[in-house]
Amino acid sequence: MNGTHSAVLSMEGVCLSFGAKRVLDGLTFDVIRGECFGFLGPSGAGKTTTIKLLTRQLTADTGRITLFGRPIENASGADYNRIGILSDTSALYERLTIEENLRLYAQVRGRGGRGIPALLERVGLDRDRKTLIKNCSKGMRQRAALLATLVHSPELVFLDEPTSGLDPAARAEVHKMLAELRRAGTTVFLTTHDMAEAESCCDRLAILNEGRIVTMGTPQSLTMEHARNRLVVTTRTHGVVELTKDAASADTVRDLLVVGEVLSLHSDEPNLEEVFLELTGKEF
Ligand SMILES: Nc1ncnc2c1ncn2[C@@H]1O[C@H](COP(=O)(O)OP(=O)(O)OP(=O)(O)O)[C@@H](O)[C@H]1O
Repeated sequence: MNGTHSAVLSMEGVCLSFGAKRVLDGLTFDVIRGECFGFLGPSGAGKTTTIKLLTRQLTADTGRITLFGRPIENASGADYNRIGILSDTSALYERLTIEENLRLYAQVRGRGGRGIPALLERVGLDRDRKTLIKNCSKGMRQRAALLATLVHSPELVFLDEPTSGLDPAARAEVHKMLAELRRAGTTVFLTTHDMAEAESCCDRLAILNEGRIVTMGTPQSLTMEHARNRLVVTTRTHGVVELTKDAASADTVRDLLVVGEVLSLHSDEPNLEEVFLELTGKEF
């Protein structure tokens, strides 16, 4: 995708090195308004570095970065108020309550705290609003940190591994929040190591490996692209029969169907984890 009209942000040929080590090598992609864009890659691939460039915590060596249609060098304070960033270093004040933290974040963003009770209610934290952060579970903290990211109603949010280290219930809560953001039309740039999360939460994905995007597309298109040339037929009396997807197999399948042998018939697509492993050669 290369249109710029609906692109909230884009990178074109972006490179960055730390000393002699090239960490990002010609990154090119657009993030479209209202989509949840998943940025995947093994540890050290350059995901956090990319977020740092997109939020101007770092500057690229070469290439162009556009934010809200303007070169990132020209981004104003007002543009930054249209953004929310959740990273593993997102700070909540331990000795303040959840609600006090949110009020503080709203203040820093030049907002009043009128929307805070509704935000707390939406993510089921209203009853815990007076709990000190130091007494919160990891899941509550993460939801509170996510709310602190959203307290000024940003149009674009960067979520760097928002579910890392959470148990399944807490992860599900964060996924609910992500679904709400999507419904509300907020653009989300999400990094994750969780392939199921990427598949269910993201409209499009890019897989990064050693500073290069190795593939990009919808979750479905990525798995289809890497589909194997195989049909798997489970039969009543001959067990599982594997066939190639070609004309010669058509007769076999027809014969099996005619005699009522076919219990199931499916195309053997890889899942996203297998695609990831195939492209990066690494575990996530
Ligand atoms: N300030 C820095 N100075 C030198 N090297 C750095 C710096 N920041 C990151 N790196 C290196 O850049 C590479 C990419 O790091 P980055 O944190 O972007 O990876 P990541 O994909 O986010 O990994 P993870 O999934 O583990 O968070 C790594 O090799 C890392 O060691």
